[in-house]
Amino acid sequence: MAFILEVPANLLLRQHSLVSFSISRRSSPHNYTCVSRKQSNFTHFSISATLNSPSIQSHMDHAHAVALPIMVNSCMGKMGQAVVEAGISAGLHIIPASFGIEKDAGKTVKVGGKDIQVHGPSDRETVLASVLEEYRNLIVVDFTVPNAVNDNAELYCKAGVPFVMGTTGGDRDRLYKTVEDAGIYAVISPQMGKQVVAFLAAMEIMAGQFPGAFSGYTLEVLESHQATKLDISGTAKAVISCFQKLGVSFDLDHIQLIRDPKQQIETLGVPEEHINGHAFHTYRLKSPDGTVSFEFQHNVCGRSIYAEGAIDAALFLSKKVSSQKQTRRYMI
Ligand SMILES: NC(=O)C1=CN([C@@H]2O[C@H](COP(=O)(O)OP(=O)(O)OC[C@H]3O[C@@H](n4cnc5c(N)ncnc54)[C@H](O)[C@@H]3O)[C@@H](O)[C@H]2O)C=CC1
Ligand SMILES: O=C(O)C1=N[C@H](C(=O)O)C[C@H](O)C1
Repeated sequence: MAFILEVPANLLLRQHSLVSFSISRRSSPHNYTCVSRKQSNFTHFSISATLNSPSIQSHMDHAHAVALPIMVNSCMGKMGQAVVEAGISAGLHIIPASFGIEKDAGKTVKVGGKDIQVHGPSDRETVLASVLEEYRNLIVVDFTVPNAVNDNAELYCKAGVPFVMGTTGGDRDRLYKTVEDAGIYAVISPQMGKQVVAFLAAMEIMAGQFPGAFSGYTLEVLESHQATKLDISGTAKAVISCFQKLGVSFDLDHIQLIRDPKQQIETLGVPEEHINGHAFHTYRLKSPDGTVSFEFQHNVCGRSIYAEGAIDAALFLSKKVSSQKQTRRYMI
């Protein structure tokens, strides 16, 4: 059976008794709770933001984190490096091996003071097998590129290793089916920043409770990212799907993609130091007669919000795997 933690997704607040995991920024009051919902023929877990004060759970999380081995693919990328650094800060054991492109194969890179060897696509299977041989409780965190999503997920499933898939794009339906068929624990989300996930969860609640509430409204969507981003924002697509459930008609081709640094600085106010790593999203709704308007915005500079979320997702997965051994099941 598949255990896919798909965020954003509907909330089933009644099931709050299920496992929760704390975020690593200890000063924050937010915790995330795993809930389940039945969709098509398999279950997705969704994340909801709850307000909990730091508790004994935090200490348990920390203790649990100490020896957890994490393989980060790809440690050559911006997200991969941020995840390695967040993992080291959280006390996790970062495996000194990572997937990369063929051109980088054989290189050793230093990330967060740790030497990590890069392995090209042709070595992926043997490398993963030998890492797994050594670290039975391995969790993989994947932030690569959209066209690697499906092949990588298939490999993780074949090897039987739980994974966090932060990489956007690829064939998402194929991805879910791969995980479902393999019965692997996985967290799959285009958005690992938990505060943004909470916003998405709120959007899903609104869409679920008030379908059609914005019928006839027009929607304008603008997203700005670093020029190297290869695809349309997966987060924007998820938010748009909520607006569609709320009755708004919108074609993804109409998303305004901003990738020009000059425009980002001058028009959007992206700080210059974050030109190479930011995610600004604006959604504007207008009523048919133009008398009512709404605007939603989430602007992120840097990578730490996603990296910390990805590490918490890895800890969460690890707990799921452990609880399965105690026949603790969340599947219907
Ligand atoms: N879920 C989330 O919260 C977030 C998701 N992302 C997504 O993560 C992905 C990576 O983003 P960045 O790190 O900013 O991109 P990046 O371009 O900095 O890094 C991607 C890395 O993947 C490597 N790569 C390319 N093909 C590969 C392959 N076949 N196997 C292994 N490695 C390969 C590249 O050499 C590069 O180092 C994107 O899809 C992005 O949209 C980014 C930020 C947050
Ligand atoms: O590539 C990025 O940078 C980001 N990608 C994710 C997406 O496509 O939604 C999340 C965030 O927008 C940053």
